Amino acid sequence: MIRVSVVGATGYAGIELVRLLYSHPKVELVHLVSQSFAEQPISDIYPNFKGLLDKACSQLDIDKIAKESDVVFTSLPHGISNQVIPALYERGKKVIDLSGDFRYKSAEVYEKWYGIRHMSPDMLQASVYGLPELHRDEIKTARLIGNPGCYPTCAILGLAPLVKQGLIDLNSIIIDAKSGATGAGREPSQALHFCEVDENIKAYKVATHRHTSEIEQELSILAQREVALSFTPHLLPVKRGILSTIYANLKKSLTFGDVYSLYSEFYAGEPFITLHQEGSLPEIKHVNGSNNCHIGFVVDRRTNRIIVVAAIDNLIKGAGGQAVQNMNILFDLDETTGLRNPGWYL
Ligand SMILES: NC(=O)C1=CN([C@@H]2O[C@H](COP(=O)(O)OP(=O)(O)OC[C@H]3O[C@@H](n4cnc5c(N)ncnc54)[C@H](OP(=O)(O)O)[C@@H]3O)[C@@H](O)[C@H]2O)C=CC1
Ligand SMILES: CC(=O)N[C@@H](CCC(=O)OP(=O)(O)O)C(=O)O
Repeated sequence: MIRVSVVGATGYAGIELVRLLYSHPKVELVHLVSQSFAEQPISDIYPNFKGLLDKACSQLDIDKIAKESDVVFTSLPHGISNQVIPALYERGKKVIDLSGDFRYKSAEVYEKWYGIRHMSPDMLQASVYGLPELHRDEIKTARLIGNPGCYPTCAILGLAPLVKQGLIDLNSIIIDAKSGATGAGREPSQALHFCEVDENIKAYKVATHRHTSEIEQELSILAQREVALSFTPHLLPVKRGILSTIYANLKKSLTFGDVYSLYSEFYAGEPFITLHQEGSLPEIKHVNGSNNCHIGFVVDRRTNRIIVVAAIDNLIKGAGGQAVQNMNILFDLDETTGLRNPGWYL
């Protein structure tokens, strides 16, 4: 069994990760760390665990966690993760971080977009961007994984084949993305109050959202040149799910069949990518509760633009599920272990 600890187990991403790990056949949950709820059973905080996982949360004790775990997941706010992880890493642990702290190649880019100093910039060289569909071989041998952001997972997977093959004008990319409110975490705020979110849709952080830089980093690697794009997130009056509608100008005329063949080849054998046939497009209902990413597209011959629609569950493929997928790769397990779940439609 793999001995697993979760630091930040009580947040929305953390508890969804705990839920997936609880059902994972090769995992023993060792420590669930929380500073606000130390000594309280996790099932008091999230009663859906009652009678199933009544384990008490504990304070962060790096030595004990390092000694008793094979892998540690950190699901802490950005800026906090990079203060906790170096001590775990120095003790030889494998670490999968769900925050933005170890997703970047460059500390300067992180500091510019996050507006805070990176506390362990030297470790960015050691970290691997944990998107298995693009970086599986690097993940296999990594000790520190920066698990991708929710919006970036959806957008990068939606665009990767087109960018890699040089089929779109890289100056023309527009990502119009929409997320459920769990994407913002459990910390209450006025903007996330029921009365502000319900029966409403709003754009936020237009042209300034930090995930822009994460998407640009990965697409630039694929394109082998700098990519700058427009990314507009929206908050939806639903709990979970991300739907991204992505626009780009085609460099040459393509049919739906050309694009479908390209994506089929690029994602051949990928267990969590599903392509939609012509006339069908992804919806958040198709992916919520699963680790799947659904992708569909329309070639608009009138404007010579391609419109890609991609959907994921922000808490699963966008966070905890992808983190478990990365753990499976790190420990040489079948990548789908603990993740073979069609999700819930209703
Ligand atoms: N929600 C989502 O859809 C996604 C989230 N993420 C990322 O995952 C991470 C967790 O997000 P999420 O679960 O949504 O956030 P929450 O606000 O719901 O949870 C944050 C967690 O961090 C702990 N925490 C908060 N402040 C501190 C602190 N100063 N020191 C130590 N622990 C602290 C809290 O634990 P306690 O108070 O119990 O100690 C809590 O368990 C973030 O980096 C987020 O950006 C990534 C992808 C998707
Ligand atoms: C709806 C909502 O507020 N979403 C969050 C997504 C945050 C998130 O998950 O960020 P990381 O993946 O980078 O940690 C936001 O826009 O900030």
